[in-house]
Amino acid sequence: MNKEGRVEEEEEEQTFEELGLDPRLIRALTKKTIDKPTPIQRVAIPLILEGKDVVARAKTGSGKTFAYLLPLLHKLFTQPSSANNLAPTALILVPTRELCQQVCSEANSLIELCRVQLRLVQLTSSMSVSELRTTLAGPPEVVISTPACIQTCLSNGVIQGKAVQDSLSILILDEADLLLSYGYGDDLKALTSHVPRRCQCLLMSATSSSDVEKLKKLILHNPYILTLPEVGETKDDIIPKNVQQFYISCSARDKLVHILALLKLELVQKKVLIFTNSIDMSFRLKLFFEQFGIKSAVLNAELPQSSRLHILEEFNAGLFDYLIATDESQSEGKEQVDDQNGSEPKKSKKHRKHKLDAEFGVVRGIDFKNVHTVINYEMPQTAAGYVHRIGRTGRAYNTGASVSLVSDEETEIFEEIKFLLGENEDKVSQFIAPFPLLSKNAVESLRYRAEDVARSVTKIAVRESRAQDLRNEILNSQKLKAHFQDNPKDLDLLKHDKMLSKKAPAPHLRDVPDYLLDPTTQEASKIVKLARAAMGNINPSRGKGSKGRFKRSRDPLKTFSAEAPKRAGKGGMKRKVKDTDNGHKQ
Ligand SMILES: Nc1ncnc2c1ncn2[C@@H]1O[C@H](COP(=O)(O)OP(=O)(O)OP(=O)(O)O)[C@@H](O)[C@H]1O
Repeated sequence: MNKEGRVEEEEEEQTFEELGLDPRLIRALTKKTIDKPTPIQRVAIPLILEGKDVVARAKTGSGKTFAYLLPLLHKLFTQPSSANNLAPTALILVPTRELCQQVCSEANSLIELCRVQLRLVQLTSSMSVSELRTTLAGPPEVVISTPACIQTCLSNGVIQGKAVQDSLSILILDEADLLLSYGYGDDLKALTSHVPRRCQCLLMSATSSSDVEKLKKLILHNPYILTLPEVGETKDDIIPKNVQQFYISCSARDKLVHILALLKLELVQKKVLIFTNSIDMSFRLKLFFEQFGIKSAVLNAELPQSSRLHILEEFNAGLFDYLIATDESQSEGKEQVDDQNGSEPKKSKKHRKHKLDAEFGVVRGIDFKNVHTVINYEMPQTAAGYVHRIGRTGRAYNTGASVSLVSDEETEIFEEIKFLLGENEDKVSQFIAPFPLLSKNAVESLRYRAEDVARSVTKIAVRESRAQDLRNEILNSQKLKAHFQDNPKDLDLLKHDKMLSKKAPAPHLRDVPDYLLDPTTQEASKIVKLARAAMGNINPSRGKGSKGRFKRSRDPLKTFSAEAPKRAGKGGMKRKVKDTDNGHKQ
């Protein structure tokens, strides 16, 4: 292979055995029902095993974490670290604490399944110097952390630069395109002066940006550059192909009734991840949903870290179906962190935030499990932000859908997104279509109730609930921390989707009476339920061809139109939709 090559996505039936991985790892993967490598894993694993420096650029959800974790663990299993080491053998740097936790639990679960003695720890900025010292005693073979926290360790003498020079064999920068924009540039520069030349360096990223180039120059020596076709050199294939994208045009005011219709009439598959651009909007949505008996949880940078991790764990474990996440990278009119044009972000996130946790991030890298639908309640401010949001579904070999609610004020960014995704000369997007299952009648049937409830969700109610939630979570976070240290698997202790509103939902709002629903919507909802049942019958994570996929021909989003089933014709819904179509069936 050339030093710079595009990874082809043809289905090569290559196995993990053929990649030369330790049999214990392969058995562990089998137990996790992972049976064949993804394209980036196929190419990256052998190169990393050979000791090459690698830059891997592959779309979001393509399995980059295992692409570096598997060869790393293989090396540590087969070439144990020297007993004289005073610092870790491997260092994995990530931009957020959420990612730190995620990578740590992925790696530890593999190590557990392999029954190998290997210590892998995470260090976060919330730890005191003495906690950092205790965690690093030994030292552990692998440390996962943020660059800022490693810098704290170096500047406080918790890790000696000389020890790093003597011990470090592998340095991995995950979500590399984000590290600089999170304000870690100086921390990384300080670290690189201690990284020995013999150290193997890996750089994983979902996009190619000027930041990745800078890091490449800073850290890598003559690396192999692996690029998956989706990474954005051609506009046509930027988005994961297994995510079906839809939009609904409506006024900003009408977004509440539209999202209510989507959820209450069950026109989208659960689990659902809803993105907003502000914390207040998340609480407004939560309070609104509560009055209709829809339970949801909110996730944002204001919450204590242990609560955030717990919310993610609960959501991933399927304890609730609706999670409203505030995409902080979109607030304050901020430049999107992974600016594809190469311009510098105006202000690093780290210096911009005060009360919010600078190391929080849910849009990038977080592997929300089994999310079937991503809803953009508010549109992101950049097209790249859109790509990362919808990348929270359709991960690895799974399928997913996204529905974006687009108001007039968001037309400009929507046009940008469509342009990024690719449209033909007639401005017809081949990638994003009007949502076919929601009819105007269905929306109107809920309008009176929705508007009535929306009026009761006042600014004061939102502010009070937000403060109350924060107080609860701070109280809980101490309990959580202590409890989960002892019982990491005990997820059900504290529920995050509990009611915040003082007013219990009125019984008549909980259920939508049949007389309010037109037959077309009832039919649409029935089909979505059937599809879900079909997906449930197939074990979503077991065996070939059964990973939560259902045939296109049976996919209601492909074959059903709330407006005119006949017009959908034999081939089902047409993906090519005129730009003038407002995505809302009259
Ligand atoms: N070979 C595989 N077969 C099936 N599933 C896999 C495979 N490799 C990884 N996965 C699963 O795919 C999901 C996405 O993987 P991962 O989080 O590594 O993606 P990513 O490329 O790092 O995405 P992002 O850029 O968003 O961080 C995870 O749930 C992971 O367990």
